[in-house]
Amino acid sequence: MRRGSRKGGACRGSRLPATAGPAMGSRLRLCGAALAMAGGAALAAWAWARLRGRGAGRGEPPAPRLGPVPSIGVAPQGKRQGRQILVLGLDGAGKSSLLQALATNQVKRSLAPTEGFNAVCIATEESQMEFLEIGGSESLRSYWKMYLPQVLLLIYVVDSADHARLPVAKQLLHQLVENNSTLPVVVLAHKQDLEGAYCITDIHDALALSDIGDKRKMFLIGTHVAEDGSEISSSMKDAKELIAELFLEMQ
Ligand SMILES: Nc1nc2c(ncn2[C@@H]2O[C@H](COP(=O)(O)OP(=O)(O)OP(=O)(O)O)[C@@H](O)[C@H]2O)c(=O)[nH]1
Ligand SMILES: [Mg+2]
Repeated sequence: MRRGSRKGGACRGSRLPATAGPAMGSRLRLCGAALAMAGGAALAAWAWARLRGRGAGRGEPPAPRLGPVPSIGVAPQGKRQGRQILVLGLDGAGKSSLLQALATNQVKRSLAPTEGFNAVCIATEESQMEFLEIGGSESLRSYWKMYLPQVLLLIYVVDSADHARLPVAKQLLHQLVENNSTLPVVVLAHKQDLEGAYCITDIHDALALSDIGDKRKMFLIGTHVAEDGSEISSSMKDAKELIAELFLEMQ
């Protein structure tokens, strides 16, 4: 892809500015340059319950036997016709907070874990992107793989300061994509504001991203949502624009 300055970013201790690190691997792009986002974003969020006609709100427990997400992106006869962007990552990684910030361009951190699904639609001038977050708690991870065949793009969020669980995050990511060699993946090395957060070069190594396959498009971006009420950072804008471009390419 065309974008993304590849500034020679050294990995300096605990904090990573929203600039890119060195290129790593032929298909991996590290993005960080500030980019203007065209068009306004409109938020329309539905919780899983709403998709099932039970009203809005998040935090509904999953149905005991969970079927495919209805009404959007269900592919008949196994064909990939979905238009969704799947957002996965361990519990607490920051998926809901990220989605909220991407949708509103304002920081508002999530307070409650997603106990099922969280569907968010973000409209730009060029497209309407449908994001589907599945909660990251252990009980929900078995559902993650079910949705892969019907998505255009996987966004995988990691808490860059949660060093202890990076091996689990890595294992789950590798399991997710092992049978899908072309699905584009955007890894968000989130919570870059925290002391002790690994920089993107460390995240790249910790997740062994170079082993994920060289056929797919893969990107790694450092992100954070800092102060409630503030405008989103340039790295978040980069992430949003990159996702929008990938989404358009995958149509
Ligand atoms: N310091 C810091 N905290 C963050 C950031 N993003 C989210 N958080 C906090 O991290 C916690 C978890 O955030 P969520 O967005 O709920 O995480 P999640 O990945 O959706 O978690 P599940 O829904 O349980 O899978 C919340 O307390 C957020 O306020 C960030 O960029 N920096
Ligand atoms: Mg969540």
